[in-house]
Amino acid sequence: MDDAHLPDSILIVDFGSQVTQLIARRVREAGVYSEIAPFTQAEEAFRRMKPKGIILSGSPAGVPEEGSPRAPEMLFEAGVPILGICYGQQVMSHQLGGEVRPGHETGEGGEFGRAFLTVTKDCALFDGLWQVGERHQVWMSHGDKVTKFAPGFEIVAISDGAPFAVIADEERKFYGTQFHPEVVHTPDGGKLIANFVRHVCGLAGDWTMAAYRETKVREIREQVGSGKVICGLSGGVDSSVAAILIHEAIGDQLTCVFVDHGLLRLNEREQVETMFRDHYNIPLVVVDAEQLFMSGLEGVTDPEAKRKFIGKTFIDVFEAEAQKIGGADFLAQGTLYPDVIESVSFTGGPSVTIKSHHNVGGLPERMNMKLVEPLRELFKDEVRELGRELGLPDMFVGRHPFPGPGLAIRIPGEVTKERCDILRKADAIYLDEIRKAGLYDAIWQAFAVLLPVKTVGVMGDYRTYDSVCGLRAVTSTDGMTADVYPFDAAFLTGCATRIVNEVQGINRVVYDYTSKPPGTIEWE
Ligand SMILES: Nc1ncnc2c1ncn2[C@@H]1O[C@H](COP(=O)(O)OP(=O)(O)OP(=O)(O)O)[C@@H](O)[C@H]1O
Ligand SMILES: O=c1[nH]c(=O)c2[nH+]cn([C@@H]3O[C@H](COP(=O)(O)O)[C@@H](O)[C@H]3O)c2[nH]1
Ligand SMILES: NC(=O)CC[C@H](N)C(=O)O
Ligand SMILES: [Mg+2]
Repeated sequence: MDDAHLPDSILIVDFGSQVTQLIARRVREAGVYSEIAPFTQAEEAFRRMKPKGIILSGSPAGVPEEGSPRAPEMLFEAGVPILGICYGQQVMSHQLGGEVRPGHETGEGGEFGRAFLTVTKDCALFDGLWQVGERHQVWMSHGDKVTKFAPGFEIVAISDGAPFAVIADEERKFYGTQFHPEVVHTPDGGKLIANFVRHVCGLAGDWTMAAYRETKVREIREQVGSGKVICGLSGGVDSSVAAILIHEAIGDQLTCVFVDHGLLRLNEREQVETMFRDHYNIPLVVVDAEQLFMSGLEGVTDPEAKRKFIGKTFIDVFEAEAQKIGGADFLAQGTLYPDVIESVSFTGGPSVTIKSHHNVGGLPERMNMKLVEPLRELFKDEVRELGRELGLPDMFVGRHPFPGPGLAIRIPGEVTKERCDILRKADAIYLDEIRKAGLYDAIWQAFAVLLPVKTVGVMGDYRTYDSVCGLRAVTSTDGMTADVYPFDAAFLTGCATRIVNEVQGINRVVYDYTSKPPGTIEWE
């Protein structure tokens, strides 16, 4: 982005916390634009953005560990307010002359989860929110702690496990919290962050999704230039929003490609085609790649192996389509932040890969096209808001998510066409029942899985020996955590009866009562 367009902003320095993006999200909710830069690129980002404030994230690393990350020194001398969160507080204290010690040395251990702090002094962060003497719930996740604060700081709140729960240097406008204000389990956390970016940093709070749209359109134009872009379009919310946004930016330099890999839901291909062609005037290529995907999945049972094969084959198909339109320089995808955080490990850090989302961790190592991913920092509900901002019809915006690898990760064990056909029927009945009951919009995602388990049943005096079908439905806001949807028993019984009666190959139905965590939403 060139300087003339830069909005007033906050720079978030990432030390590899799993929840860094939540900081960005809370800042956006306060109506302020922010960018996240890994600590290794923070200085460069600072010079480019000229931010009005800095937030230092948490980290899986520990300040006392050798080689653990540090903030660029220049940030502390730049004359802008700083908020250090957890590791951010610790590293700031350490770099400015305080002391941080590992929990095992202080003999006090850490604090994980819910904690309570007591406000001991007024502080700009607490303006209009917390008074001296009050106790407030916060969320902690630390083993190490600050044992001596740096010159200029004072303690403004304490907790049992962290005598330096909040520290402040009002003169320099440097603040540190041992707890995480960015997570929802700190009920006032969003307001504390809003206080920092608006009162302390003095930003107006007039940043909106409309502004986000403008920024992204400009960024896409700058990235793509006069190049051609292929966009993987699934008909899902993310890729539809990405396609509309990119089309707004570069018009007919964009071609959308919908891949039918044989792992789609019942009638999905026809529905997506009609839905898209009826509403948009963007070139859409539909590729029939069922044979390619299904033959490659033969004999593959390991979930990660399925995901990697599918990720790579998607790219093969996109590259082949790019050839047909005379070459494309860019591949656009509707990748969201949760896809990214679950798929990749923080470079050099110990954050772990949960599963390789086909569009991130499942991508082949070498790709000919460069990626355009305008939604990479957003959460699902924010993408929906952006979709509404772009005028996307409700039938796109409100669709349940459907994973790129499709039914392949809902059929544990080997995936065959026959098993896909069975699952497609069961899934369609389940969703039909959900729609008829008026529950579709109350549920975040619902689907059926086909288990590699056969059980005995009796139907019309015959013995049956068929597969088990699992039903899943969850509520969530961003897919990062999820609760089980509490259907009543009559509803589930109705679904089970219909599925067993109408789908040959299934003679038993079970409901999945696992939240995320400890489960994930998909079964593989
Ligand atoms: N069948 C498909 N054809 C082409 N591209 C696809 C297909 N399935 C997935 N993709 C690509 O992979 C990306 C990630 O898929 P994902 O399912 O997370 O997003 P989505 O399908 O756009 O939205 P939703 O999460 O609501 O289903 C998509 O944004 C799209 O670019
Ligand atoms: O496009 C996608 N490619 C994938 O490889 C993938 N894996 C999971 N999902 C979707 O992500 C959300 C969280 O799913 P999990 O709890 O199973 O990780 C849920 O909405 C899942 O459907 C995927 N989407
Ligand atoms: N969440 C964090 O930032 C933790 C910081 C550091 N690893 C600690 O245990 O204290
Ligand atoms: Mg999808």
